[in-house]
Amino acid sequence: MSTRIAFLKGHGTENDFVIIPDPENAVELSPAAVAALCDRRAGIGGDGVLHVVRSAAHPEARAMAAEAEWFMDYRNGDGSVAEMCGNGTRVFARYLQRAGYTGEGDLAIATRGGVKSVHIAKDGDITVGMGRARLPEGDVTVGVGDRTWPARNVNMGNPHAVAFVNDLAHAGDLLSAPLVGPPSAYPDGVNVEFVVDRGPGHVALRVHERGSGETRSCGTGACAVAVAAARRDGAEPALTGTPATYRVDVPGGTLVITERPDGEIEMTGPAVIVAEGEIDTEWLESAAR
Ligand SMILES: N[C@@H](CCC[C@H](N)C(=O)O)C(=O)O
Repeated sequence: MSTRIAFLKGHGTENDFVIIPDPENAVELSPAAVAALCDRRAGIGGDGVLHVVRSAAHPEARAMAAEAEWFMDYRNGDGSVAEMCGNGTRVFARYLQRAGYTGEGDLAIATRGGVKSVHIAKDGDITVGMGRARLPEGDVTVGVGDRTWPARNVNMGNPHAVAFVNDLAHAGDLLSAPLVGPPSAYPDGVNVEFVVDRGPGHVALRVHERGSGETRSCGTGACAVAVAAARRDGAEPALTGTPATYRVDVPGGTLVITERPDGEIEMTGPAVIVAEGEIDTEWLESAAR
């Protein structure tokens, strides 16, 4: 029998998501169902899915329920699970605001990367406390065609390889994943950022995301880039005692990233809900077969 599942569509700097409100965790989202929803021709289309579940109702989030009522069960467009999604966190917060679960001001959201503090400002922008970066030891490289660049291994809950390049066009068409080495540095795959300078404290990136391909923006990627840029520029906040702020232009807009001397990173940017509707479960079941 055909029933309906509610959905919304939203984006943060054009990193776009299918949002499935499911407070009691009643909707089974198999990897194939997620991939079908994210399909841009045969489905709704998106870089990923934001499954909105009460923390108390999800086995992966129950332990965070006292701190954060809502769990962002994030999936990449190919159906794989990721630890964290920065743009997704802002869009998730925007959905909670629109649904009346929260207002302007502060809230906490549980993610696989831990509880994130979020601030919804009056002017519309949303700031997420992204936590601290980890910088695993060891050299890594990123390659496209016959070019190879040294890169920075930055972990923002999820893995990133950040390569500074002379020209974003050198990343090529990004229809397939760049070569990242050594493979032992990223046993679970990696998101790859290509970065150019635009001016003091101002960079631009292109990104190839694990599980989604090239996207128009990546929030964790922008944070990883700001962390790598601060170290390259001799502006590491823990050493200078001064916060480092970078404006990070992405193909879909701009994010502002600040790292404080205690290592805590904040990301600020827009989040927009563009549509809402219903999914035919009969279609979803057959598309996911
Ligand atoms: N677009 C996201 C990151 C989503 C997860 C990533 N593809 C991964 O697999 O780690 C962001 O805004 O951070």
